[in-house]
Amino acid sequence: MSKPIVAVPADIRAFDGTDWHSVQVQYVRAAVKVADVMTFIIPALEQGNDSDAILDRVDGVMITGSATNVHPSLYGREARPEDGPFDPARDATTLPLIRRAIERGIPLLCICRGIQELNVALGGTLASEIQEQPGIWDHRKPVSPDRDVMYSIRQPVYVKEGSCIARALGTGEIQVNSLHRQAISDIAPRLQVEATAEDGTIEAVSVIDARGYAVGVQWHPEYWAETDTPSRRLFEDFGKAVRAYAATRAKA
Ligand SMILES: N[C@@H](CCC(=O)NCCCC(=O)O)C(=O)O
Repeated sequence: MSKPIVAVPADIRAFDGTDWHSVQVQYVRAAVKVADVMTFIIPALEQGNDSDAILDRVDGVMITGSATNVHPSLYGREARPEDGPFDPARDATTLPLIRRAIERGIPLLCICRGIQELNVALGGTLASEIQEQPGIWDHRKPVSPDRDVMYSIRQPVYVKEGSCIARALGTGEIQVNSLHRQAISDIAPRLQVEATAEDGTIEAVSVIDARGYAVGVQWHPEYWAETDTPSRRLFEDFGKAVRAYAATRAKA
């Protein structure tokens, strides 16, 4: 069987005086080296992406993190300047793709911004600047020019017994990194909490009664996927789900 393919929607990033469809290398590296899949980067388009045309051709979907925020209008809120930066083309690409992948039972792994998109796509809301709420830890990325410091593993999260990710990670405490200022506020009806931080922040979810693997994590398992055991196990589990789906698709 040929190597399965995972769709990875891009961000719109501006540099060198123009806009680019871009995905950070760490996501592709983790998918290729640990999940053992190929990745197809999907352009971020406000119009023109056909979710089924994409999903007919892949065996999984990975929604990456990004420094931009889901536009508040997508979860019924007014957008304030401080809620940005925004990436409407990414939102327009990922939210329908997430919903359709879940409907079709195509394996789905959503990371950081991705878990926030998963929640919004299924009807939930987000809280911004969570570190300003009483009792909430500062989950923002450490200020450093060194990306290894930004993505340093420094926060305990607690994996719930019987959760989907417990199959790969076991239950109880694991140590993760943290680079976010938003988090799930009202959890979507079809999502269940899989892990939380000590301050109660939702750190992982899965889709209730999903036809396939459908998980979101607020941390960044991709960054240390080759060396950190929980990170590696999560990507290995995602790769296993993608290969199982690819096998059924090949039979069909
Ligand atoms: N913008 C959202 C999502 C956070 C996220 O995906 N962080 C990754 C940051 C990557 C980088 O800055 O290089 C939030 O802040 O909650």
